[in-house]
Amino acid sequence: MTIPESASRHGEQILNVVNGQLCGLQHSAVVTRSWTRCLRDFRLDPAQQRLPAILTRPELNERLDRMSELIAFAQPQMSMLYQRLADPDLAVVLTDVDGVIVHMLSSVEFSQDVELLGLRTGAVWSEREAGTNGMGTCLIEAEPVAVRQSEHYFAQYTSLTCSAAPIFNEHGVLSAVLDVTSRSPLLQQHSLALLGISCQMIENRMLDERFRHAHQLHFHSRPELVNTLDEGKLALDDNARVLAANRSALLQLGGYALPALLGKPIDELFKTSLADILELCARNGPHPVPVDGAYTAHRFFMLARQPGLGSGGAAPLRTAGVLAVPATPRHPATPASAQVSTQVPTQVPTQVPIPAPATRLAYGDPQMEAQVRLAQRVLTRRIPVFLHGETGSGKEVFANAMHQMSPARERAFVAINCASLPENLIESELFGYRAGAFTGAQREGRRGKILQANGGTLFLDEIGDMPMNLQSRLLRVLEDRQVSPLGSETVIKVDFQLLSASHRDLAELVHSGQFRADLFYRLNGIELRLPPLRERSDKLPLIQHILAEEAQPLPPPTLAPEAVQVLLHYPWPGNLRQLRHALRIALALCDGEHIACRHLPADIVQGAQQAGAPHASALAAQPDMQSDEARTLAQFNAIELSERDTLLGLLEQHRWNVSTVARSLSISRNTLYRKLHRLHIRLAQSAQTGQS
Ligand SMILES: Nc1ncnc2c1ncn2[C@@H]1O[C@H](COP(=O)(O)OP(=O)(O)OP(=O)(O)O)[C@@H](O)[C@H]1O
Repeated sequence: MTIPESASRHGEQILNVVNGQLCGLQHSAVVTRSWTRCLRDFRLDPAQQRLPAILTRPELNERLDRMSELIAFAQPQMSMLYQRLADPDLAVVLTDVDGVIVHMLSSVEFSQDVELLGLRTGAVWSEREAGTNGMGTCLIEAEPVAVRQSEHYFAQYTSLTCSAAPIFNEHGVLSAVLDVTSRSPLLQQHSLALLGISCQMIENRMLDERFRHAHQLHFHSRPELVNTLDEGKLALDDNARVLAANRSALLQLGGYALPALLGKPIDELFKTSLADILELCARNGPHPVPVDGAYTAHRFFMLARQPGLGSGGAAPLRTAGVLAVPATPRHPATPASAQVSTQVPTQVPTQVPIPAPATRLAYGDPQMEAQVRLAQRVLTRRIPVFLHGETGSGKEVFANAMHQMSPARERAFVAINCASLPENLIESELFGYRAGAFTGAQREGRRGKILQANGGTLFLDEIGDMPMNLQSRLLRVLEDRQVSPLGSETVIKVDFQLLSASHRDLAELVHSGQFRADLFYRLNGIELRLPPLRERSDKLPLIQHILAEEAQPLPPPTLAPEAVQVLLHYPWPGNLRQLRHALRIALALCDGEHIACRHLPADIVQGAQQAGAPHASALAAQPDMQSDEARTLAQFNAIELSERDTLLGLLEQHRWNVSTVARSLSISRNTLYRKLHRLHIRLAQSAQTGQS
């Protein structure tokens, strides 16, 4: 059957179901309703071949800006969902309220495959545009929806199965849809359940952040479920009236609709005042306190969170009793490279200039530049940032540059290595202690690191290695934004930009029960992924920059072309740290003017050779080339160097026979000679290696 034929058969079936000539029982009521809407309200012809409209870049950018805060909250959840579903043939998609795809995670192969169907960032998947489909239909139904293959309104989408769930803001307004689109018809139940959890987590995060300057009550009828995904959350104003509530709060309080709950005084919901709850909680420390419901027979267990401090946060503005959420600043969608697929195109606009403190972080590598721009934008909102990267990839250097870029640059940058804190000193290191708090304590007491970071930046390095018992303590500090030094009754409010880093995959650690999920969400407002050195396209300028730094106060020596080849080919498992050490050794061994292969550590030369660097070992023992030629080669860009490598490889393969190499490349000998000249390949090199 040809495609138009199958489209018309598919269309006919839909018409028959909508017009009542065919029983629609094998389809859900949601699907039949949607088909009816598409046909009668939107007047879409089901036999038509059509693709969704795609927004122009400026139109899309405008939406990305509007959605930036929600995207930043959704991105870690989308990555986690993608990892959990563990299927390369699916995409996790976020749309705005008009069905425009604003963020998408998938494998490169799948995204290329479905791009032909219009599943890509900027495409409009509303029902009006794309007929019955998970995202568009979920937007109208405002509840989780699954649309299996032939349930799609248009025939060209019938290879897909979509599961979609709505995300509501704290006022109960539908704000976005999270969707999983796959080729497998079997997936939807599983993905619908996971989608529901992800949406709930995103909503909870939004509520936490937007109302971190309000009182918050966390409660559940089972004490062990307080501080979990199932807890109810209420945000309250200073008059103890409800500003916002999460889904679980509505359910637990007896099925309230959100508008009915907003503005209600707390003592109409519980048989206790806010002041009493706060006092009880203060006395009970980290343990939830029992509070009776006013109408329901339930007893709840509750923790109260005091309003946070600080000017940079997402505090709601209250105007004449009406709650207004501050306008979100322009900051972009998170790059898809963050966790799952480095190939998904980043949505970070490239025109934003890199700020001065960050210029030494990126020298033209697009992945790194995207992370720097993203960091710059989220900093103004004080969103907690988690830096993920291999050891030595520059996480601490990056964190430091972020501090320099931040509004708190004049205040302290306090780094704590969570892996190396001795267990018995952890608490005093972090929280400090009062004079004479314990035997051996300094007489004048000590300010803990967290207090030192007050007003500035707290950088928790190697957070993935923090022991479990300390994770709970830290969580409490991050939630309450207050510390109490050991041996002291005083509680001190703290406010800081929170940065954390690890070479470990925190989401994985959460899965395996080694890291607290609630702490993970506190830390991971947004995740930035620092690429390993071997993946960076700006290796050469980085090498030159580090060499210049290390050679100070002298001018840097030149690099022999073969040394450049070694440095570019070696896979650098120790990343920038290892590169710096290698250059430091080379500087110590060379004559001060010129670095050749023999000046580099032998394991690096060997490693480069194994990784395919031409001539590395042969030339390690050779006399150096002229330094002016070396200088020229060191100025080649990565493409030229790679072209040079390829030509050298071919020349070797064909025993330096120019005619054969030209033939193998389908170019004339003259063109080849020109290339060799341009790339500084001397045919005399053949003699050095004994070839003719
Ligand atoms: N952008 C950069 N420019 C020059 N050198 C850098 C840069 N980033 C990192 N380095 C070098 O690499 C070393 C390691 O950097 P850093 O300590 O930031 O890495 P890390 O990822 O935090 O490592 P680890 O995971 O082992 O703690 C630094 O001491 C510095 O010498």
